[in-house]
Amino acid sequence: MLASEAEAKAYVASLCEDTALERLELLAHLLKEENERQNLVSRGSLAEVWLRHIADSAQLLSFVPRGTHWVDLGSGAGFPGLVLAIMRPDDKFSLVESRTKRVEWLERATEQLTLANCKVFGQRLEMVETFAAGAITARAFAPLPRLVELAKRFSTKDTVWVLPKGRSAIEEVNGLPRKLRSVFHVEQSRTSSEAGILVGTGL
Ligand SMILES: C[S@@+](CC[C@H](N)C(=O)[O-])C[C@H]1O[C@@H](n2cnc3c(N)ncnc32)[C@H](O)[C@@H]1O
Repeated sequence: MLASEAEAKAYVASLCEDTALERLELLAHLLKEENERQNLVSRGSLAEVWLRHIADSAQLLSFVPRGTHWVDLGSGAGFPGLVLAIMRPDDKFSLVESRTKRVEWLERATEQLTLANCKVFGQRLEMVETFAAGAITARAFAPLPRLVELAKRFSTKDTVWVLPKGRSAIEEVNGLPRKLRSVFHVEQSRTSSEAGILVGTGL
């Protein structure tokens, strides 16, 4: 379990190139600035930005092969989407966010971070034209049944779902209709002993 900012940063560094690490440092800086203007993440979490946000996002990479087109639902502050896009420059990322100020933040951040592999969809997910996603991710977006209902049209039989879910991971799976329950299993989060990541393929 990652227990400090230093450990979290070392873990992230072990997963990416130096140029990506520099970009992640820039992201942390931009996030702190933007958080003065709008409430993107809780103020308290900024003191642990590597653990609570960057490593928490980066750990999802291990479940998804390279060369994937990801969709991040309700990207908000940019987690996990911006972190993953920085660390996987050859993957493609569709970030979906409906709130105007957050959309503006995501657009500015992708420009300042020179992320050519990111497209921001500034609209409700319900309005986004269907495409086949290779991976579907979302952090703090919606309870699992609603998330599945909204996102299943982007899934093929090969789509990997990677959903950081906090403490509620097991209960949320148990709340799904029986035939969907077996799709997901729970992986232990590296950033909190109490948190789980739901991982599943196809729906
Ligand atoms: C609690 S925030 C989480 C943001 C980010 N994923 C994170 O973990 O920091 C949820 C985000 O989902 C967005 N959202 C909620 N419902 C949405 C929808 N139907 N379509 C697009 N975005 C939505 C909200 O505007 C908000 O920014």
